[in-house]
Amino acid sequence: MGTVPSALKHCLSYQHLLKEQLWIGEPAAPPPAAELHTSGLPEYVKIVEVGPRDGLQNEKVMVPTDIKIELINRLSKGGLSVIEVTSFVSSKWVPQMADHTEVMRGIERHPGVRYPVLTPNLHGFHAAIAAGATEVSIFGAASESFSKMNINCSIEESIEKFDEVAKSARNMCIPVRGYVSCALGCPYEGNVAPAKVAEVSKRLYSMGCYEISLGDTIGVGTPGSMKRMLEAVMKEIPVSALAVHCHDTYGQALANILTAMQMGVSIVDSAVAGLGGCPYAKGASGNVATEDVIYMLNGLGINTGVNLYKVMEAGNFICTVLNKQTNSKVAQASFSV
Ligand SMILES: CC(C)(COP(=O)([O-])OP(=O)([O-])OC[C@H]1O[C@@H](n2cnc3c(N)ncnc32)[C@H](O)[C@@H]1OP(=O)([O-])[O-])[C@@H](O)C(=O)NCCC(=O)NCCSC(=O)C[C@@](C)(O)CC(=O)[O-]
Repeated sequence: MGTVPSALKHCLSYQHLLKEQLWIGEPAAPPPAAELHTSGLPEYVKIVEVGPRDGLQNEKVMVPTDIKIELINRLSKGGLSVIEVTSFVSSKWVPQMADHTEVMRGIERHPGVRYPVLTPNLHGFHAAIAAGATEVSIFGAASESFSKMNINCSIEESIEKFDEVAKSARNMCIPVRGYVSCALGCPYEGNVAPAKVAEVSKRLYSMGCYEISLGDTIGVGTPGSMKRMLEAVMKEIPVSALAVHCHDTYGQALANILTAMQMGVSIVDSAVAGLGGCPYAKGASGNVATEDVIYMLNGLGINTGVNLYKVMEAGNFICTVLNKQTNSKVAQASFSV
């Protein structure tokens, strides 16, 4: 027998590893419905994969377009129902997303998978639609300073721009998702009042956003601040329309997500391999890793429809290309065996 190339060896050991490590295998059988009810946990959680956009936007080295497309195609095969693909923002502000049109046009569209993109204004919205987007997200903030740093306008001005996007989208039957950044803290202003998060969320929801994603942009939240913030927002918006978007800077993301789920939230944003960070939020580290969220949900017997193996393989693919270590604890533990 000839020598096995190291890449193949790695591949073989990876397959072996996946077979051996039963605890990262099939999801646990769901607990009896009554048990989930008393715990307050949802039976199904929708994962919104933001890796190709939020994950890659902050990478210093330009990621080739074909690699982005390959990553998205691999994620599509993993059972994710929503994959945020790119953003139609200024390439002067976020050079990594300059190939938005090529990425949007190049990906395979899998039935049952939605591929939203970020659009901060009408300019971005029209470009996104021309590139074939069928769902968009507008992204506001609960902090004035962050809004100015991120999208170069005040919260009030941003609401006007988002309203224009929402109206055009409605006319074209394009669903719009809304983000509220700095929901648990701002890199420039520090603490953010839950009432302010609730106010901005309500305005986005009132203009027609079908879902509001509450962003812990710099990952400073704790289960305590998550609970207080959600209590305020849930007075204005049904919990079924709320998502949480946690960065893991202080290692609190999974605990924060569990807290949110115990309060009835059933939509979680995450990024493969824990990639990510906002270029306009100093100190923001990666998003919570999709692999780690799935692992936790599998262990709780909560259905996601996502195949952990396939997401891990996609994470391994992008980390190899980027020549960086995964931020997923689950992938780290599995690969180090
Ligand atoms: C919002 C803008 C565009 C305003 O940028 P601006 O400079 O204020 O825009 P403007 O309206 O004054 O126009 C200036 C120039 O930009 C162009 N322009 C205007 N709009 C667009 C557009 N959509 N796409 C491409 N070009 C655009 C426009 O055509 C013009 O071109 P020029 O005449 O000089 O050649 C800019 O500030 C920007 O691109 N910011 C980047 C924001 C961003 O992508 N941030 C990261 C994502 S947010 C995030 O990560 C947080 C989140 C969502 O994940 C949740 C969380 O973690 O909390």
